[in-house]
Amino acid sequence: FGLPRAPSDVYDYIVVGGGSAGSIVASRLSENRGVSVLLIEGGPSNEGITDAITPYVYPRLYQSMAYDWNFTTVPQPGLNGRTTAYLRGHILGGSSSINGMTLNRAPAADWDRMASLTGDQSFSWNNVIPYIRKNEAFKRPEGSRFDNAYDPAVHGFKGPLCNSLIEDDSWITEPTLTAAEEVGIPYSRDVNGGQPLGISWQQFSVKNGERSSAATAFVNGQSRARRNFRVLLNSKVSRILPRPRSNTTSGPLHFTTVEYRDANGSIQTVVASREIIISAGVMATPALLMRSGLGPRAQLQAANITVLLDVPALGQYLQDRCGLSAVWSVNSTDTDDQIDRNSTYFNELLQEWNEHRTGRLTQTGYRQMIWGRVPDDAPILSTIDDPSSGPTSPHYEIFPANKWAGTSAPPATGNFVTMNILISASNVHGSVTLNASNPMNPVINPNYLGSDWDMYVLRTAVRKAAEYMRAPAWRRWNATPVFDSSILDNDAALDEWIHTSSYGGVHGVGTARMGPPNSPSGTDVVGPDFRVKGVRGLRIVDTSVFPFVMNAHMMGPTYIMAEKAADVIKRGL
Ligand SMILES: Cc1cc2nc3c(=O)[nH]c(=O)nc-3n(C[C@H](O)[C@H](O)[C@H](O)COP(=O)(O)OP(=O)(O)OC[C@H]3O[C@@H](n4cnc5c(N)ncnc54)[C@H](O)[C@@H]3O)c2cc1C
Repeated sequence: FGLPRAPSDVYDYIVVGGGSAGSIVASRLSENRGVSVLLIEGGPSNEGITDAITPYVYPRLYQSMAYDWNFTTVPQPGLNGRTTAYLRGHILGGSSSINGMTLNRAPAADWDRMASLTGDQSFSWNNVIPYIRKNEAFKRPEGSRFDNAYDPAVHGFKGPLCNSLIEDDSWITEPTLTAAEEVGIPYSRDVNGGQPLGISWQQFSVKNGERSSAATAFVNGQSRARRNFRVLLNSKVSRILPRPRSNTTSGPLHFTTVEYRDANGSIQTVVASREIIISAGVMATPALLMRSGLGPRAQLQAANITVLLDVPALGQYLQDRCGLSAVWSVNSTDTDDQIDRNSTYFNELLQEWNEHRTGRLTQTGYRQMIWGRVPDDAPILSTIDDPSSGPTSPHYEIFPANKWAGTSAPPATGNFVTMNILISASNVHGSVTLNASNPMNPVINPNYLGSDWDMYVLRTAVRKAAEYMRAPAWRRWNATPVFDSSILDNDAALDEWIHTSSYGGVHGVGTARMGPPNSPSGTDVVGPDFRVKGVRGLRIVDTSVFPFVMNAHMMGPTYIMAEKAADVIKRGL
């Protein structure tokens, strides 16, 4: 990766996976010039990849073979038996290099719940705020018209990762905000202030018209500057190996060696003298550990893998968010549909972006977001435990797009607004298991829409979105549903539409979940120090450690977690 020096076989720390979490952990550890750090990434560099730099075109990266791991779920009963792609970045920066750039931190209540579930108050909202500030360079929008669109008091301004609003005068902002007021959705001044319920401006990891990712902020450039930090690209880790033991050795296994297939296809090994940190993401992390002999005993034995440690919780407790896109036609002629269908116009915008990093390609089509809850008196809440973190924590999310963002191909004419409607507090768990015939490609079962609660929330959210789109502010734009709106009055018909049109989420967590230090054996995988329980020399830092899916797009919470983990490791905790 641009380094002239020869690779060494021994590093103090080896970080597996240069994604959202791994890039931060490796970079932060290498701030100590007295230690050597190797970051091993399975995908290619992010540098020079236009689709990973230009915000508007990010969906082109999805399932691009080169930049996605091309995972697929097993058939999902909740999606009427359909399978769905499970997108994960295969590129330096990981999913932060291909994702939609929405930057959320999750509500304060979710972090406080994290502290309570792990028995460690250092995960509480008040205690993670220093990591947020350390991570973030919030860009104040120009002009007083944005003064109420964010709260400067809750932001950091000197960190590596840029966070910004879309500073344009799009027609859609006025009806989006006014309609909320008209139907009683409260205004939340800053989605990242700890209380996101209501409507607020979205914040994005975009810097001067370009994507700001874990790679651009923490690795590009820095690995060249620091002689103690090396990055290996296009290198897929196949296994981690413990130090060999004699018959008289006792105590836990000590993992020291990382085995990977290099860019030329040869198997190589490197040794970590201090620790190996696994940051391969919610799917690849459990798969890697299972290939290495850690995981549920029966699963490993069925795949003829020698069991080094029975870890029943590994790969279990996968939790994600899912939902659907509902589209309305509008009579504005200034939607982004014209960018998608008029190549001459697109090329003009691309030229502007190439020359000045300005214009419509610096945004993603989204501007505001709504976080809501089912009504407090909803009958279902008397029959199940509310899976959210309490009354200030949402159940669903709705975010409007200034274009056709449905799952089917856009029509050749017309202008559209899409409501993306997602469950945010689910009570369903799925799993990731080993695929004996293709161990690099795990069996993914998110169990989408697997409970009455999930269906209730999505029904409620779809109806809320429809009520919102009937508000006077949208009527002025002649907003008209392009789906059969009579289904809104009929639970069975609405459920059928939900089952046939919902898609999987991209916010999976929980496959190596964190628990308290002294939890009952087998209930979790890592402790609050990120160490894999029952072995030495091994930590996990990525979305797989979250015990529940937060009310957020998960990149932001992952950044916070990675900053905290780096601090914990540096302090030798
Ligand atoms: C299409 C898409 C859109 C999304 N949109 C948003 C959004 O707008 N906002 C938001 O907050 N969140 C979004 N998310 C979710 C968010 O990006 C992820 O939750 C988060 O980035 C995951 O971070 P991670 O570090 O756990 O994993 P990743 O960032 O996926 O990193 C894992 C890294 O490990 C590497 N790796 C895996 N296996 C191996 C191996 N065997 N050897 C070496 N390297 C390996 C991968 O290539 C990757 O670089 C989106 C995700 C996707 C995929």
